[in-house]
Amino acid sequence: MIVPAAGGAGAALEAHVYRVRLRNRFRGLDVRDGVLVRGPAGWGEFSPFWDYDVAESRRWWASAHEAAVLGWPDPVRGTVPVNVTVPAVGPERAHEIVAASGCRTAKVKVADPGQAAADDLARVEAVRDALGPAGAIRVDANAAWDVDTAADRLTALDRFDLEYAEQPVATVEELAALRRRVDVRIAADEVVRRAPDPRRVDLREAADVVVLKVQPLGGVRAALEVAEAHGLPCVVSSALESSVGIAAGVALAAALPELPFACGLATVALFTADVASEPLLPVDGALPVTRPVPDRLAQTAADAETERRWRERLSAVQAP
Ligand SMILES: O=C(O)CCC(=O)c1ccccc1C(=O)O
Ligand SMILES: [Mg+2]
Repeated sequence: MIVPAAGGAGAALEAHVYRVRLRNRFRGLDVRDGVLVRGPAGWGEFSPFWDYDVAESRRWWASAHEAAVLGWPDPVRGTVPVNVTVPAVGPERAHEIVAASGCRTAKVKVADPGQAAADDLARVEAVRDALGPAGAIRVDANAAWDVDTAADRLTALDRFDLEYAEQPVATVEELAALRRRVDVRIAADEVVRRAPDPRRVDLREAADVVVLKVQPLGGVRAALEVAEAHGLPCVVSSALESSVGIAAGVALAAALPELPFACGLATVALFTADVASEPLLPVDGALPVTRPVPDRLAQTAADAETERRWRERLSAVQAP
């Protein structure tokens, strides 16, 4: 398939739709799909989740367009330390995922639908056991708790020593109220990336760390502006992309002036297959600053109906 470069302007871009199964359910997903576009600067990924509407998906397209047409700012480091991502699985599986990863930092999903407090505790306990006392553990509740529940659950989970809690509650006001009540550092994710202007969210009382995701923020340059606007320590995290999309996250992490925490960019490990025969997977807890070539497009190609739906989405986001 061929798509116009930008609202009909410029050269056309070659586009391929991929679809891969996940090893464990993540964010309610069992499969991940998206479009890879090739332009003069290389490959870009456009893969807004299906619950994102056209307006919200435009920043995701800006990110793909930047990767394919403009390219990225120069890196200031050659490798990016990453965390292993642990879905809402049982403790045995959590232990296995962390032990196999080679990472010294783990991010554990908590508060997933159907998970009780005891399930989250058992999962985090297993992760602490797999990492040992020197490892770092962060949890991500994806805005699922109210302030009282978050205060209780985080205090209990902090028995296993938390590095921070990512988006434990939904709003800026709730984050600030919670932050006054617990010792655990607070990281802002959804409240930033789903804001109309992510630079203008007032995080001063609400967060200690900002999570940056390239596609939802509209590209590497846009994400660097978000980092600068907040002046807080940043963690780059994926939106569960193929190696092509992860490379954009790596470019952002490599370009940030400071990178005090491991990044959530090891998520190709959650896929059963990737678009590249040399996927962006961590070696000894870090990713190299490289752009994988998607040489497995045929093996990961989506079915005709999925391709049709992506073609529709692409033309919708490109319409003026
Ligand atoms: O940060 C990580 O370790 C992995 C990425 C991740 O958790 C994620 C991936 C897709 C959509 C949302 C999120 C999230 O951080 O909430
Ligand atoms: Mg998050």
